[in-house]
Parts: sequence; structure tokens; C-alpha cells
Amino acid sequence: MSDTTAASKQPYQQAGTTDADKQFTQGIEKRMTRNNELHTLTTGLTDLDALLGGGLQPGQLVLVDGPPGIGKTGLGVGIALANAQAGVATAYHSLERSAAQLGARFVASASGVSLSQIKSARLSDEELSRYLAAAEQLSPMPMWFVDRTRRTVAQLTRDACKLKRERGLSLLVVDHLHLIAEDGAGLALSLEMAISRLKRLAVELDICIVLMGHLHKRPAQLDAYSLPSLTDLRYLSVIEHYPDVVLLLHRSGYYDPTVDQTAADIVLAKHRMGKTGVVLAAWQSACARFVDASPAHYTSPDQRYAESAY
Ligand SMILES: Nc1ncnc2c1ncn2[C@@H]1O[C@H](COP(=O)(O)OP(=O)(O)OP(=O)(O)O)[C@@H](O)[C@H]1O
Repeated sequence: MSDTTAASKQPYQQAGTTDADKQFTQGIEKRMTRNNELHTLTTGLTDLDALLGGGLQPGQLVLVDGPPGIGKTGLGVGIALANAQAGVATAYHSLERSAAQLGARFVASASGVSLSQIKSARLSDEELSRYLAAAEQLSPMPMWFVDRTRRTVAQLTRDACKLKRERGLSLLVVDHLHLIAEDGAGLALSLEMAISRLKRLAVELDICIVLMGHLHKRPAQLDAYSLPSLTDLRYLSVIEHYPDVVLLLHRSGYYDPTVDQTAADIVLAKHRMGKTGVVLAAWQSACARFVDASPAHYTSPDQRYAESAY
């Protein structure tokens, strides 16, 4: 039966025929590459991309959570950089840093030159040439820094729509959630509204939005060897519904100065389209970036997972 007038009056529809189904199928088709593989956006980390089934996808809202100074910006900069290097139109919206401060983070991340040396302008000849090469590489990339004075989701939305229309935006990093202001709402409601609106924006523009936050209520008894879990975020009901991917950052060295400061765990705590789990990464504090873990990280005692559900 193909009487659409009658069908539209029905409270139910044949599966596969709703507008949402068609949009979903068209979305998948648009994302297939010539080799019939799903087009994905890299996180810049090999193991994390593998656990994500290839990487992040357009239409997804990705929440990156962790305490102050754990490396959320480091991961966000790494994701933005890896995609812009691959020609993906990327915008980085930092609500706390100026374009110059952000530029220094990008150059440090791209070059591996230490942030404090960049700040003090005390670089060896070799570091200077790495720094200049990275800075030169950055300028032609399809990457835009968004003005930090734009603080509401409505402003973010207008900027993202303009970048989508004019530059074909595919990836937006928003750093960070707590600095988004929603007039007339308390903190929890403001966070919930921002998360739900950003998810809608990701779907409507068919872009991936990576959102940094510090929502975790870490129980006091947890220590350097206990991995964070989604349970500690569940006080915000939107976490169940809106983010497609939740990444929780953990570094034992953040809590305990006597342990390996380079070992990092990235917990893929929620993944609507697939598996969850934990990947190891290496944290390079001098340039504040995550890179793929080295073999030594895999062979170190695995006590980090002792109390974990993953
Ligand atoms: N400009 C800088 N100079 C030197 N070290 C820095 C600089 N920026 C960051 N770091 C180092 O990198 C670490 C991680 O910083 P990052 O900004 O990535 O963390 P974050 O989780 O985003 O923090 P926040 O929630 O406070 O924004 C910091 O603890 C600090 O040690």
C-alpha cells in the first residue's frame, strides 16, 4: 500500500520508510568513500581510532571529560590538528584562550617543541627549525579558531552554520563546556541545555562536535590506579541520551608524582555505535599532547585496570 495520505494519518509506519530512516540511509551513503569504507575522522591516536571502528563520525557529539589539567585541551588540539592535516575543515572554539595562546598549543603539539620554551623563546637551532616548519605547515590548513568572546550555544551555532556554508566545516572542537553561558539557567540545567543543543547542531550540520568538559564527580576513594567510569557522570541525565561517544581521560601520574608520568589511559566509556574499552596512550607533558603508547607502556604492570569494569 502506498497511500501516503492514509499512511501519514497512521500513528505507526513501516520500518525503513520514515523520513528519519531515509535521512539515516542518505547520511550513511554520503559518508561512504570510493572504496566503500565509512568516512571517519581520526582522533590522531591509532588504538583509539581502532576501538572506535575507524574513528569519529559526522553527526556525532563526542564528550571528552576529565579534571583540570589532565589534558583535555591536549587531546582536542591533537584531534583538530590530525584532521586539518588530512584536509578536513576544522574549527577550534576555545572559550578560555586567545588565538595566540591556542596557536602556541597547536605549534607545540605539531612540532613536539616544549611549551615553556616556546613561551620564553629559548629554542635551540634544531627546535627553532622544527617550530618554524610546524608553524608554516599550519597556515594553509583548513582550520579556524573561533573568537572566545562567543559564549552562548546560539552564537556557536551561528558561527558553525557560517563555517559549514562557506568552508564545508566537518569538525568542531568546543573547549570547554563549563564556559558556555546560558542565561537564566542554573549550572546543571545550563550544561544539560548546552549538551542537547550541541547534539542537535551536530546532526543538523552533519558535523562531528568534540566537547570538552569536567563533569566527573570522582569519588574520594579513587586513586591513581582506578579508572574513571560513566557512573560518575550519570547525575546529569543528558549524558545517557545525547553524547554518542564519551571519552574519560586518566593519567596515574596526575594523582601520584612517583609513577610513570607518561602513561595515560583513555576510557571509551560510551559508544553508541560500537564497543567500549580502554586504550593506552603516552602523555608528553612538555608539549601537552597525547601520542600513541610505546611498547614499554604495554609491558608495564597492568595494575591500572585492577578495579576497573572495562
Ligand atoms: N602553556 C603551557 N605551558 C606549559 N605547560 C602547559 C601549558 N598549557 C598546558 N600545560 C600543561 O599541560 C597540562 C594539560 O593541560 P590541558 O590544558 O591540556 O589540560 P585540560 O584538561 O584541558 O585543563 P583545563 O580543564 O584546565 O582546561 C597542564 O596541567 C600543564 O601541565
